[in-house]
Amino acid sequence: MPDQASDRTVDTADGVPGEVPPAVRVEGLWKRFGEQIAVAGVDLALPAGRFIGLVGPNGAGKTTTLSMVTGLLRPDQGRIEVAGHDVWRDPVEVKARIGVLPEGLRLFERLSGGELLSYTGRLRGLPGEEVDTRAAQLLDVLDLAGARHKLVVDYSTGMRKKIGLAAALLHNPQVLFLDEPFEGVDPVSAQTIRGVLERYTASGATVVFSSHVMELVESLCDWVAVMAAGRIRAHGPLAEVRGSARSLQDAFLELVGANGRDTGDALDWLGGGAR
Ligand SMILES: Nc1ncnc2c1ncn2[C@@H]1O[C@H](COP(=O)(O)OP(=O)(O)OP(=O)(O)O)[C@@H](O)[C@H]1O
Repeated sequence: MPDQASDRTVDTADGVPGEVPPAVRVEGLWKRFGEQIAVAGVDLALPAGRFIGLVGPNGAGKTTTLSMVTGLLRPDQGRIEVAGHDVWRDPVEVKARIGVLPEGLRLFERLSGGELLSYTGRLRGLPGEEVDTRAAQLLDVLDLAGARHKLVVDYSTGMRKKIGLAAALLHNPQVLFLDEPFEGVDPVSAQTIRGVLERYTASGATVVFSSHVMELVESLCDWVAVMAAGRIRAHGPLAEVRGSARSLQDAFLELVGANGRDTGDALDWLGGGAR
């Protein structure tokens, strides 16, 4: 059972020999789609036990990177380790230790929420009784208990995110990867998800999540990586990446070179007064 190690004390991304390895180590990662270079030589070490935000503008390469890191997309080049295991040479070891909530998650639509969790837990090799206990608790905490018999196809966008999150957490993974977990989620549910994730990282587990919402990243994460045009522009503890900027949003705009960008004279036809 890949339950979490009790003492993860590493405080730096690189760690100390003999101690817990970084949650994720990426070296020389590349991915092209035809002429399009989506990921252009990413090197990254994400420390264990942190709440980590991967941020970047549209098309920066976040989803492509997370897909390669979680073993869903084969890199053209590069090496990826999760919790000390090579993602592409040792996929079974890695998959037992990770939970993934991908973008555009496909779920088994004709199962109810409860059935989906039972099925996922058994696929993960958990004993039936344990699955039932954990599933009931997760459904309860995520405010889905009333919808446990409803088919997933009839779930709302936010409910789908929450059941996807429950399925990703059921086996108590060491590292949880979430692609835009708060998109389409109402503020109450967002607060609930946040509480679950904070509790999870407080116990030593690692969350890596991608988002465009800087306020959210700033309030949740203690470590961030900023990506633009397929490369990592900055990474490190939140305060370090923010530097002297007023907010992470300002630092981000500076880093991705978007500060001061406006529409100029373009769109001068737009608006009620210009007829
Ligand atoms: N399957 C694919 N085929 C062709 N191009 C792709 C494919 N997947 C991604 N790309 C391209 O790779 C680049 C990076 O895309 P990616 O989805 O990783 O960015 P992102 O940072 O997740 O963006 P967003 O924040 O908009 O979701 C984009 O230019 C995108 O068009």
